[in-house]
Amino acid sequence: MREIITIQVGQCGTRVGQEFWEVVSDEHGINREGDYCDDYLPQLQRISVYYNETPDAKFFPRAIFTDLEPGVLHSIQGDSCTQYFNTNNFIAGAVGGANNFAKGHYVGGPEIIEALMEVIRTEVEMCDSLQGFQVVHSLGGGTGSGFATLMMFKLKEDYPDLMLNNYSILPSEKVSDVVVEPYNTVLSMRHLTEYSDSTFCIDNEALFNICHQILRIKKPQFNDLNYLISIAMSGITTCFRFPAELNTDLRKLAVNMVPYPRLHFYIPGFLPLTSRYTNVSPNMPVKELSRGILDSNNMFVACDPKDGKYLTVAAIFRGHMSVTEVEHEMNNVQEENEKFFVDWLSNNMKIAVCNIPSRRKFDSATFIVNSTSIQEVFKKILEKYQKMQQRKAFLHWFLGEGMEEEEFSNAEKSLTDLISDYEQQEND
Ligand SMILES: Nc1nc2c(ncn2[C@@H]2O[C@H](COP(=O)(O)OP(=O)(O)OP(=O)(O)O)[C@@H](O)[C@H]2O)c(=O)[nH]1
Ligand SMILES: Nc1nc2c(ncn2[C@@H]2O[C@H](COP(=O)(O)OP(=O)(O)O)[C@@H](O)[C@H]2O)c(=O)[nH]1
Ligand SMILES: CCOc1ccc(-c2cn(C)nc2-c2cc(OC)c(OC)c(OC)c2)cc1
Ligand SMILES: [Mg+2]
Repeated sequence: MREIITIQVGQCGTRVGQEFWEVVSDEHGINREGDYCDDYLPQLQRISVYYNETPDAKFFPRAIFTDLEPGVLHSIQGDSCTQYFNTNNFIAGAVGGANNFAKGHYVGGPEIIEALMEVIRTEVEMCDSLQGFQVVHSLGGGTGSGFATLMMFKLKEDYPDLMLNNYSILPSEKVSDVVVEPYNTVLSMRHLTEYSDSTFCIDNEALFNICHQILRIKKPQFNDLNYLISIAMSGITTCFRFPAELNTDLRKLAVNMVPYPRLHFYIPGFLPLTSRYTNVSPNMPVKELSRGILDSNNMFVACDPKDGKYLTVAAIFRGHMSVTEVEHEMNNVQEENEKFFVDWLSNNMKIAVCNIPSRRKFDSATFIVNSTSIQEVFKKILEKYQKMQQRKAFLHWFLGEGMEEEEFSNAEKSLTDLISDYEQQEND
């Protein structure tokens, strides 16, 4: 019931997706063979949201993996730690995305899109009451940008009434030396603006800074960043995965978080921030957790909401804390930060508490912020895009794969308009 299909696209999407499934499988007591190995009913009450159950009571992630090159997919299929993936749900191309949106959208993608849509349809037809899809991908890669957006177009065409959420990893020069990533990102943003209902923006810049400055990791690697993403995704999906009064779903979250259709780009975050190597349990009191919700140091996008206006905020507290205390502390936080919230929405922070332990076992808070300050990261990427495009630098790699220059100017205008829409919310 109320199933969600998770689709991981490209290298980044595949690796992040693998970490996500390790965390949620642990929280639901599912081992690497798909057996339930615990004895706590709430772990299974909503297991069908993310898992398919077999007649012999095994649980397999409702996950589809696709990439324009086979390498990363093969590494997942060969990983003994995650044997619970359905081997029919891996769709690989041969030519690769070559860090090129056009390759993903117009060349390699079209070669495998029908096979992918067939695998998706098989999963759809196994569902009883499908909510929709969550897509995990980078915006900087050729596959994660170009092929993921081609797939999103097809999903909207084939399943127009279903929800489409994205966990979109934004590029950073601190963790990637691919110069054309601003092109891939801006070209993708036009499709995300049009087709996504909720986009969880995950900025590699912010993740790198958290790892380096707060977690004191000298040379953060992708798996350090991916660990943080997996913890945040676990928190964000808590209310979907465990029984609660909220009885939430993808649509209800969007209905309450998205005031205007295009303004659906969230800033996620959580605290206490830890790395996979942290072996102490930080017993952070509710008061500190509450204040950390609006602290930009805990946010997965390199921007500061105090530079803009909060539109909506949702926060899930996990652990054995008092709901009354959480509500009291969060009321104080909202009062102290009133001037940073838009004044036309009275109740613009929603709090939930889940006492089912997270994988990290200690008290934590995960939050989703819809803030006009997200435009800061869009402006930074757009500036890099414009500097190259004005000189037509590297364009030949895209035009040579069937793209028109007009698509570049349309994408630039779309992002410029989105930035203006956010700015308007600050001035109203
Ligand atoms: N008194 C009371 N109020 C409830 C109960 N369940 C939900 N509500 C209130 O009803 C409103 C939400 O409506 P729901 O009944 O949950 O939603 P619904 O009518 O099932 O429609 P959906 O949005 O599709 O779920 C909120 O104001 C809740 O506080 C209940 O058991 N008793
Ligand atoms: N956080 C994170 N970012 C990644 C990972 N792998 C690649 N990236 C980023 O994703 C972008 C390249 O996309 P990638 O997924 O490698 O290319 P694709 O396979 O063609 O989609 C760059 O911005 C990389 O920094 C990963 O495992 N984790
Ligand atoms: C100003 C924001 O107000 C909100 C936000 C979300 C919700 C909501 C309604 N439903 C049925 N479910 C949610 C909801 C709330 C959450 O945290 C408070 C969630 O955790 C992050 C969540 O995750 C899916 C959903 C109501 C008012
Ligand atoms: Mg790749």
